[in-house]
Amino acid sequence: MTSTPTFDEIRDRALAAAVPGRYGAGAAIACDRLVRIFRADRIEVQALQGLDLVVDQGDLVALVGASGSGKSTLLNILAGLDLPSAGGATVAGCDLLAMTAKERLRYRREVVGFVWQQTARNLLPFLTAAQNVALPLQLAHGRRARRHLPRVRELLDALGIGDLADRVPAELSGGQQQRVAIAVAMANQPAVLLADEPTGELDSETGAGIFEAFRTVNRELGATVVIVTHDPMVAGEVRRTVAVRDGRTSSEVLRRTVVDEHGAESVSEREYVMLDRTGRVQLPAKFLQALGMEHRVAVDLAPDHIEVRKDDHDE
Ligand SMILES: Nc1ncnc2c1ncn2[C@@H]1O[C@H](COP(=O)(O)OP(=O)(O)OP(=O)(O)O)[C@@H](O)[C@H]1O
Repeated sequence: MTSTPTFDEIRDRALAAAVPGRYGAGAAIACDRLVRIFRADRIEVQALQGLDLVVDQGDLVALVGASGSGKSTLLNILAGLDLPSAGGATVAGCDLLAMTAKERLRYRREVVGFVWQQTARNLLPFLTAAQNVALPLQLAHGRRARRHLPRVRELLDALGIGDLADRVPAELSGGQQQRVAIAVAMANQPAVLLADEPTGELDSETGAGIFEAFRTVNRELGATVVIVTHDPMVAGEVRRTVAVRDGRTSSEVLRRTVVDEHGAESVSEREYVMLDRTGRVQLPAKFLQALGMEHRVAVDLAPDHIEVRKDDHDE
């Protein structure tokens, strides 16, 4: 005989049924219809126009898109440096819209790390590499920072610059400075590392080394990494590349390594378009142009796919 459920059990079941897996629950980053409007000289710019993005923990993602598409605006919001005009954003369980000023400061110091494009912006010029990496530890732990200082050496070693610990930035190359910047950003073991064009000022060979450093941080230190980049080489090497277009995520390329029957490895690539929660998709412009589709298309449901055809109403 089944026992009659108590009031509390009924309430718990109803609550569980009402929230069928909150959007992005458990993800490292969840952006829910993010909007950011800038107003300058009575002109409004909608930098983000309802952007959705979910990044899983431990992912390494490249964000690409034309100039002005909203990539830096998104990164600044995720870094806790800016607030959206509407929508929601959660990073490592922190609701970016609900934080007090004090929580926001702690968030920027401990939950996210940030690497800027301009190497000079990442480091204090009068401190050595080791002192630069120690600084965020001192800001976060105050007088108790001493016990965390071994991490400085560990990080510099992990990033292959242990022997440069006592040099000031002016004595380091651009690539070496960016490695120190990554160590600074990782000092407080952030859950998420954000980087805005981190290889933009470097030649391609040095850029490749920096990208490898991000992979190390992702693989060995367990950080979720999001890199905004124009660098096609970087975008080509990550598992997931998300394209931002007109303030929204528009398409993604997912890559995976496949091994054939002879044991030979190759990378397979597949392009996806985003499907929002109202069922809207943004088809790739090159597909629409190739078939001369505009304004309206015919859609039909097939057993296992949806067909999208040129408007045939007048034929
Ligand atoms: N503080 C601001 N005030 C007014 N408009 C802004 C501000 N910041 C960004 N914008 C505008 O918002 C839009 C998106 O800018 P954003 O810098 O996010 O683009 P982006 O994709 O990072 O471009 P880029 O690749 O050139 O860095 C642009 O039209 C930009 O001019």
